[in-house]
Amino acid sequence: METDLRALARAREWYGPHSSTAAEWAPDALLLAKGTTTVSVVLPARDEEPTVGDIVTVIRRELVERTPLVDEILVVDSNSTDATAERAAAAGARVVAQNAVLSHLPPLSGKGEALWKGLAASSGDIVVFVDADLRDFGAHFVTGLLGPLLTDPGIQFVKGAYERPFIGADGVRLRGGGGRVTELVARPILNMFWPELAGFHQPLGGEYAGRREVLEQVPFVTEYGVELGLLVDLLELAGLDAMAQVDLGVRVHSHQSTAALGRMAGQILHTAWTRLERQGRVMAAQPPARTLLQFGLDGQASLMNVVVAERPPLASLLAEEDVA
Ligand SMILES: O=c1ccn([C@@H]2O[C@H](COP(=O)(O)OP(=O)(O)O[C@H]3O[C@H](CO)[C@@H](O)[C@H](O)[C@H]3O)[C@@H](O)[C@H]2O)c(=O)[nH]1
Ligand SMILES: O=C(O)[C@H](O)COP(=O)(O)O
Repeated sequence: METDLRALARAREWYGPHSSTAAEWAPDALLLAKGTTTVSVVLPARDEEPTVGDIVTVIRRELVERTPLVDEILVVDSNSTDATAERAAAAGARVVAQNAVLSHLPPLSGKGEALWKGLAASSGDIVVFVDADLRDFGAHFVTGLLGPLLTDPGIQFVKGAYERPFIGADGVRLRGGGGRVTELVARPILNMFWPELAGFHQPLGGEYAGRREVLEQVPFVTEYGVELGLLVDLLELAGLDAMAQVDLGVRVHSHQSTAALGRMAGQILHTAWTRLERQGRVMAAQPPARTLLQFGLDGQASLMNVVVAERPPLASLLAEEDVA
């Protein structure tokens, strides 16, 4: 009990000094701070033809041409069946196919795999991840995340925070109604087991940045477990004081169906479970079920796989390949 209270107090103590807003990080000031540090922006994209081009265009125009803060824009085409790759390339990104990166490894699926492949295929000292389905994207998403990393050598990882509206099919905007898995699963489980992380408003948000040397030292969970896995593993590796949060304003994205979010929640629970086991905090007589039984509107039942896999820290793989 006392430990929980102490951890929560740590989260509160951390919050003020480690939180800022995107408006505090002016591009020109960041350019001075950047020096020789190189920056890659990596966008994982599966069937994001309507939005990926606009996001790449804004980053290229504002942060490559106007204020050269970004050295590389990389889109990881995550087995898209639409024109995602063409739109991204036309807007000026380098595009790699997820399965073509480290192609000697058996391919895995999902967002976490796209991010890990993006880390492997990019070269910046700082890597900024941005989802490719954002609407109303602005360059402040990237500059906000770069701010603490370019100005404070003690910061290793920066996570975006934002207000997340829910926009229904009728276009009605419900303020604060988005981030359903965040509010119903991720934040409760983080508060329960890793209360030091309670100060992160959007633990599942897809916009965050880190130093390559640290990102290469942690595993990447595949599918939608990747964000929760990174937060917990980076807390263990680097500590809360090496982590920061930046308010990026409002984030609007494409909403998935409730059933899809149920599967996402299953993947996030699996990720939390593996971390609890690894940290010696639970011991199971048998592993958790890998499936989720879901029912359609017609009552039809489908057994869905919600298990996640994991890629090892990239640094360990590169070291092995050097030896071989
Ligand atoms: O197999 C996949 C699935 C998704 N994506 C991309 O990943 C991003 C986010 O995926 P999305 O399906 O839009 O996720 P959300 O429903 O928005 O889920 C939220 O919660 C997830 C779980 O933490 C995070 O991974 C997301 O970034 C966050 O936006 C988008 O650019 C997708 O195109 C891939 O590249 N490959
Ligand atoms: O991050 C989340 O909680 C999920 O992506 C769901 O987001 P949504 O409720 O805004 O669709």
